[in-house]
This record gives sequence, C-alpha cells and structure tokens, in this order.
Amino acid sequence: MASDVTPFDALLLLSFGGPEQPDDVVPFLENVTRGRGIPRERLAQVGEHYFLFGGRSPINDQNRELLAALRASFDEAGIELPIYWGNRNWDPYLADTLREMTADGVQRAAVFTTSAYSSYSSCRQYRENLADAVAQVPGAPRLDKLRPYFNHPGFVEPVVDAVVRALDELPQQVRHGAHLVFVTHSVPEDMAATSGPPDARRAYEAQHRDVADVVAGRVRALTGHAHRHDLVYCSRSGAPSTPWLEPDVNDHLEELATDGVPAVVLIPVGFVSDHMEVIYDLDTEALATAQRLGLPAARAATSGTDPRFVTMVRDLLVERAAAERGEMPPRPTLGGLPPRPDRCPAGCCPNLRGERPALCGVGDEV
Ligand SMILES: CC1=C(CCC(=O)O)c2cc3nc(cc4[nH]c(cc5[nH]c(cc1n2)c(C)c5CCC(=O)O)c(CCC(=O)O)c4C)C(CCC(=O)O)=C3C
Ligand SMILES: [Fe+2]
Repeated sequence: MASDVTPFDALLLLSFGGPEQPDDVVPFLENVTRGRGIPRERLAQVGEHYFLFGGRSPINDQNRELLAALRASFDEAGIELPIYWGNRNWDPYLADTLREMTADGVQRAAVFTTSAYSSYSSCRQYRENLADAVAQVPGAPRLDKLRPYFNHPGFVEPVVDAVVRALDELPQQVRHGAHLVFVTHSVPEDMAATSGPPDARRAYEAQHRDVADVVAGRVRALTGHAHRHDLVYCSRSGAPSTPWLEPDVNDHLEELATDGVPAVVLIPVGFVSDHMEVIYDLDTEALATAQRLGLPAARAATSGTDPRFVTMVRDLLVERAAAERGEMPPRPTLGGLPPRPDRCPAGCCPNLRGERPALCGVGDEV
C-alpha cells in the first residue's frame, strides 16, 4: 500500500460550510452572497429551505463523518499526518484553521476540496479563499490543492452503484424504461462558458457529460438495459434576467412526463454529499414535482463516506506527493477526458468580476 506522503505534513479538507442552528442562517447567507448580486427574494426563499430543516444544514456533520473516515483510512495505511478542516462560509473558517495549522508547525499541506469539477464557483473561488486566508495568517503553511477529481474512479464508481440501487427501488414494471437524470448545480451562463482552461472552455458541462456517459455505460453493462440519460440543473440563483444553465430539473421532469417516460432516477452527480441542494432541491422539491406528475422517481445516493471515495482522497494525496518529489505517478481516470493538472493553468475558470489573488495555479507556488 503506497503511503509515502513526503513532502506533505498535513491534509486540509476545504469545504463550503453551512449553518448549524436557526440564528446562523442569515449570517451564513450573507457570507455566501457578499458581492455576488443575489436578489433579496431569492435569499429569503433559500433561508426558508434551511428553516424547513430546523435551521441546520447537514453539510458540516457530513464533513465530520468524512474526516473520521479519512483518519481511519490513513491509520490503516500507516499515514500519520494530521487532517484539518476549514470552510469558505462558516465555522470552522479557513483562516482560523490555517492559524491552528501554523501554531502546530505545519509547513506544507495538501488541500482536498468537497467540489469535484472545474468552474469559478467550484474551483477558482476556493483557490481565492486559500489566498485570502494565507494573507491573513503570518507564517501560514504552503498549500497545494489536489486536482479536480470528477473523473477519478473513486468518485465515479460509487455513482454507478448508487444508480443501480436506485433503479432497484423503482417498481419493477417501470424500472427498465427509467430515464437517468443527472443533476448538478446550475451556474450563470457566462461562468459556464469560461469554465476550464483557455484552450478547453465549457469544461463544467463537458466534465459532467463525460461522467454521465461513463455511468450510463456501466449501468447498462450491469443491468443489461440501455437507459436514456440527460444532464440537468438545480439550485438556480441570481437575478431572473441573468441566464443560467438549463433545463431546470423540475421543468425537465415535466417534459419527460409529457413524453411518456415511465420513471426516473435523479442522480446528484455534481455533489459529494447529501447537503441542502440535495435534501431540498432534489428530495423535497424535485421529488414533489415527480409525484405531482405521477412519475415514479428514486434518488441515487451521493459519495458521502463510500470507502472508494475515502480511498480516493488518500490516493490523490499519495499521487500528488509523488509528483512533488519529481516522480511520475499513475493518474487514474474514467471516461474520455484527461486528468486535470495539479496546478490550474493561467486563465483557468476566471473570476468574471475582476482578477483576485489565487493560490495553486501555475506560477502561484511558494
Ligand atoms: C457550482 C456550485 C456548487 C458545487 C461545488 C461546491 O460544492 O462548491 C455549489 C455548492 C454549494 N452551494 C451551497 C449553498 C449556496 N450556494 C449559493 C449560491 C451559488 N452557488 C453557486 C454555485 C455552486 N454552489 C453559484 C454560482 C451561486 C450564486 C452566487 C455566486 O455567484 O456565488 C447560495 C446563496 C443562495 C442562493 O442563491 O442559492 C447558497 C446558500 C452549498 C451549501 C449547502 C448546504 O448548506 O448544505 C454548497 C455545497
Ligand atoms: Fe451554491
């Protein structure tokens, strides 16, 4: 079992963060949307989603579970390095975690984000968060963000099994005709258009399509049935006049029902755990839409703490450590796209509101 993590002396889990009690909801939403131009009405609506669940997002507990699973996995492999956790938008805030790491003498940490794809929101914004936090903490460790892992087998294979399990939940007479509806977070059209490196834009959609194709192909091999599949979007935000990626999952379900599709599996392929987008936008809203339409629907599980996903994090750390030592580690992927590079090239997923300092790109090191 590969376990050499030199030159790293820590792993940092970097996530979005979420409220833990009703009083947290409004300040959390203010943190998320500061300077992002989200209308008040949308914020009030999203606040209600959180209040429906007692003012608490499941995301922090899911990260606590992931941390525990990672610790066990590292221990099993004889990897002793400490694991830290910091968030973009809620306690434990990234800068506080960096202070703790600095006080503990950490010099160089690998960073795993709970976000698998390339786009400003899902990649560069985290790199900007790292730069902001480092600027606030004198003597902060060097940070190396692990590559986007949308096409890593440890991310894709649990999705395949989750789809097969969800198909099994559907009534037998409609199962074989079920449509596979892959769902991810909508982003503004201009963010989608500029996602990825300058020579391969629209990477956000291309990456999701690639994963959806692989999953659908493997499901076919396992079940013997060729299920049709689509990529659709949830959680649209912003002003109604700003174009975002479409179709919305609810509109799509209407269309499938009209076309006589007998059943659907909803697959939250854009997310790594059952956080608010999944339990509200899919389990609450989209499943209600399906029910209203008389469309049998099952929701596939997210990776969560699937052992393959947990092992992937360890493998990405060991892979990157080898690369930093000048070795050429294998970089497992599935599908038609190559592995993303360890450092994002210049101009990758630009911030359309103006350039800001970011870490972990080509030329950003040291
Ligand atoms: C691509 C993407 C991911 C996936 C990658 C990743 O995981 O990072 C993601 C994840 C998440 N998004 C989350 C929550 C929110 N996102 C918002 C707003 C926005 N998201 C955007 C994109 C994404 N978001 C965008 C372009 C906006 C518009 C504002 C802006 O341009 O920045 C808002 C504001 C209200 C609203 O308008 O919806 C909230 C509350 C939570 C926490 C859930 C929980 O609490 O359980 C998670 C994991
Ligand atoms: Fe979001």
